[in-house]
Amino acid sequence: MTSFDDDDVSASAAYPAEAGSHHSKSEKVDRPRIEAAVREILLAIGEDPDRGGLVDTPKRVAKAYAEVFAGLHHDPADVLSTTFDLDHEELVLVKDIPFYSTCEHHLVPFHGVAHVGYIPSHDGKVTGLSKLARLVDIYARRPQVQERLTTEIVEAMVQYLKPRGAIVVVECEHMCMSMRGIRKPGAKTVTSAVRGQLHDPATRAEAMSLILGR
Ligand SMILES: Nc1nc2c(ncn2[C@@H]2O[C@H](COP(=O)(O)OP(=O)(O)OP(=O)(O)O)[C@@H](O)[C@H]2O)c(=O)[nH]1
Ligand SMILES: [Zn+2]
Repeated sequence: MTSFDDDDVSASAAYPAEAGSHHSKSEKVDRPRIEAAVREILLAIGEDPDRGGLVDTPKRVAKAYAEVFAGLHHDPADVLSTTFDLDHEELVLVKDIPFYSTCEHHLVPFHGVAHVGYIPSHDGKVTGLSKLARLVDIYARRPQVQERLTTEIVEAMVQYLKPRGAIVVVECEHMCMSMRGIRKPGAKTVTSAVRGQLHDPATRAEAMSLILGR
């Protein structure tokens, strides 16, 4: 798996190599194949892929896709394996983590915020706060549906952090509902997943009041 470089502050903090202009050796995205497909799409919609404004578009789209779908080639174990000792038996919540993902039905963006919280494990290990945001990006940067994004984040926390409890709430606007189809810009979809002690009504209510108390 590609390691993360904290010094790179490109568009994606989690995927510096793929965000650059060069084709990383470790990149698993087949850019020439994307380029050929994008040229076909341009032809299919009745455009001229050789006109000035479009001639570099297949290359640009391939580069953008390598970045947008980089999460397919990153393993959550890599980010969540960095823990440190800290005795903390209460909720830790990182809220309003912004992200962009791609609807797997229409390949257009959906975007919003994720709120990710957990009650650390009994062994006194916690993860760095930024790792929770990196976790969101790993799953967001794939073809997704919002429900799966939500449960994948919570399941990774359960698997690698062994928390006493975990909660993930995701709020999104789907471009496939805004710019096309039903055309309802501003409609928000909210999904949540809870595990362990976060099922307890009082603990869950505390988490939800922290999440909603903006
Ligand atoms: N549950 C869920 N549905 C989603 C998500 N993203 C997009 N969709 C929905 O996926 C559905 C796909 O429906 P289809 O009837 O197969 O496709 P469509 O004809 O393009 O549907 P419309 O969007 O209604 O025009 C739509 O209702 C979308 O709103 C998501 O993250 N979760
Ligand atoms: Zn869609």
